[in-house]
Amino acid sequence: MGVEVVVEGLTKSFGSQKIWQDVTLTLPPGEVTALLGPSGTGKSVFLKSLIGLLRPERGSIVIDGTDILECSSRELYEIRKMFGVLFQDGALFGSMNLFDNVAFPLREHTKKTESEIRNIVMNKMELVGLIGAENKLPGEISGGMRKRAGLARALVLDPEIILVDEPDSGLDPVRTTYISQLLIDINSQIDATILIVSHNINLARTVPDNIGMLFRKELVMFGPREVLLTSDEPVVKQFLNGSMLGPIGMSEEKDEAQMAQEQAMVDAGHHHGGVDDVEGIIPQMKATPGMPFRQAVARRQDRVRRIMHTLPHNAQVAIQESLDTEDSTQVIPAYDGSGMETSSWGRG
Ligand SMILES: Nc1ncnc2c1ncn2[C@@H]1O[C@H](COP(=O)(O)OP(=O)(O)OP(=O)(O)O)[C@@H](O)[C@H]1O
Repeated sequence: MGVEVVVEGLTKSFGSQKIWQDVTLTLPPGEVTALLGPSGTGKSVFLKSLIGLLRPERGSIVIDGTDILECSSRELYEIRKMFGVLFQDGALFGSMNLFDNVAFPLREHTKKTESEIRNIVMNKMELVGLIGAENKLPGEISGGMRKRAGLARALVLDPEIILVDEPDSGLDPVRTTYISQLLIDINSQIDATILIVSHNINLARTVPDNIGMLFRKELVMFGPREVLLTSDEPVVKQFLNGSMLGPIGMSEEKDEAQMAQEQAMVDAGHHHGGVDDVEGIIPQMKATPGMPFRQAVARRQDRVRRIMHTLPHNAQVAIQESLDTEDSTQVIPAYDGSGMETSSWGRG
């Protein structure tokens, strides 16, 4: 099972520019969490802080019992080996074919033989549906394939924590759904702790077990998905509906006058641009048929039962409904596999 990540009182600035302050959250082991927030709220900075690439000035990040802000560089090096990171563009080396890109961490960080490396690489390529594309260069494949190659590379060292920076960037909505499905399937296969940074509403509503949201330099909310998906907090509601109506503006937060003006325009019939009929809980994605049981589901059920009394009323109702309808076995939707760039997904 993936490891727990406990963040407490974390504050990060660049010079006089405060990015966020006093961020406290726990990524439950083996569960999938999404960190949302408008552009520029510091989601990528948070992700880079977790892996020790950036150093917050206050707070702690305890990973598997070690505070990475206090530990030695040797310990940090060891902790980093637990991570697999998928950067926005896959961060592949343009001059290497996909095989060599995926093999790179194994050649750098292990003493494995080339035949062991080949086995591992081909296994991960199969996992992400890239068998047959090993000899292609990153420039010769689609953005979706680059993401999947980046994911394969993130998986080769058997990570216990996977960080994913905007898996949807540059992808159409259908490919975004496929990469979302892949993340859920990977969670069911390796039970790693996964943190996804995104501002994609569909992904936020359907993929994670837990959701957090950054805004106004703070973590405005964090908890089981039902907490944010049923929230009446204006910024959370606005974000999850992609509406112009609310505190989030084009470049920075709005003042009262602008909010009142926009409300008046909407009252007069102007469309606010959001998907206003999407309210409440949409069922969470399940692992693809044939995948192992996603252990995070049962663990999360136990966990939310324990903390239920601390959650807002609407979230309690939504959780109770889902507990009533779900048993611990996964109900798997019909799946015809049509119309996708996945003839080679090869899930065996
Ligand atoms: N190394 C750095 N030095 C100085 N400022 C930085 C650095 N990295 C990020 N920033 C600043 O931190 C702020 C947050 O950036 P970040 O990329 O984390 O936002 P984000 O929420 O991930 O945005 P987006 O959704 O658009 O990717 C921005 O104002 C950015 O300019």
